[in-house]
Amino acid sequence: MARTERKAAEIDATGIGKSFGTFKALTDVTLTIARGEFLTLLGPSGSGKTTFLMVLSGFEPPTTGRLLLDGRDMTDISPEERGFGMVFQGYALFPHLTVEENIAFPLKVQRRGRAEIRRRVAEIIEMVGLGGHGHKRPAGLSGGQQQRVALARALAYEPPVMLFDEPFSALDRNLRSQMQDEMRRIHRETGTTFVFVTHDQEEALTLSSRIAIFEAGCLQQIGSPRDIYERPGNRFVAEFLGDINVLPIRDGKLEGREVTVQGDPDGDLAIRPEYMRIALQAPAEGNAVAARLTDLTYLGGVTRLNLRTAGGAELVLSVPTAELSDGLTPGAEIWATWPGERAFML
Ligand SMILES: Nc1ncnc2c1ncn2[C@@H]1O[C@H](COP(=O)(O)OP(=O)(O)OP(=O)(O)O)[C@@H](O)[C@H]1O
Repeated sequence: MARTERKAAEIDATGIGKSFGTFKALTDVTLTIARGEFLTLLGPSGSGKTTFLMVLSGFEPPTTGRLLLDGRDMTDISPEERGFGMVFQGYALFPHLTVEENIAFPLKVQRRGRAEIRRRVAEIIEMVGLGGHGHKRPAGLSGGQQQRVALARALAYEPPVMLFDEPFSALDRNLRSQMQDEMRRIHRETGTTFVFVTHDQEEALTLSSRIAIFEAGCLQQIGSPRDIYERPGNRFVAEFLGDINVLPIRDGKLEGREVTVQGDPDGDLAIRPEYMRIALQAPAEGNAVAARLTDLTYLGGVTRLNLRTAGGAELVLSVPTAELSDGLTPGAEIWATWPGERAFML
């Protein structure tokens, strides 16, 4: 099948390693990116996300490992032959060309017919929300609009895989969340395989069908946003994805009171802030720990509570404001509670 007719591709990466001199930027990364999936590569700065994206694009050959595209080995195939669409932060547009001409450029390189180019450019301009801007040059567009042109240009020739490296990091918060909504829509409409790099946890949770968490060049965990958030495989993943309460359990007890523990009765029990609640009196049964309220921050629909247990552990709770009584003030002696099935051992 010709490349231009291929809608979405599956990628298999096996044992991918990448060294720069003696420095290992990637170690033994193995994962499958399903056809039409929206996979986000998430991790702190320097964890190897961009390097992995560059290996997928073909611009950086891996030091070890193999890459398959729809089952065919593409490890040694050039970036041009892979023909993936790419959108980077500040991706340069041709300043002397109009929006339409910028988007038409890759189609002209592919020697598509004039009528087809005109039709495709008009279609894609609508898809990315640039209707009415086709005759402008990049300098006459806002940052968000320029990023849409870059996106449109990459989507124009219907690549089997789209690669994104932090495309929205220069945009302000509102624009960024608007672009995220549109990315999801465009992903749905095109059905193409999307691989998206970000270091923003919220962006990853919002966008992806699955998230791959990188740290120090290693793949730590891959799964759906919910899986990764609610069942992190290790402490790094748990802490990287947002606030988490960690409580030391000894012999199945927390500060003298028995609590629900799956597996080892000694270790660290982790609970997300939104799954904890407060009680004004000691609950007769269930998981609970006595604590003093140290701070309370009203955030509208939810209120953030900071607690310190008698044993000195710091807790943060995110509680629907509607569930709290008005009289609650810092200094109150209360209890923190949680359902056993929401807690996991690290
Ligand atoms: N061409 C290169 N030569 C030497 N070292 C490199 C090269 N490219 C990347 N590195 C190193 O590899 C490591 C991973 O870099 P990479 O850009 O993949 O990280 P990242 O997770 O994308 O980080 P960021 O979010 O900051 O972009 C870094 O320590 C970086 O300095």
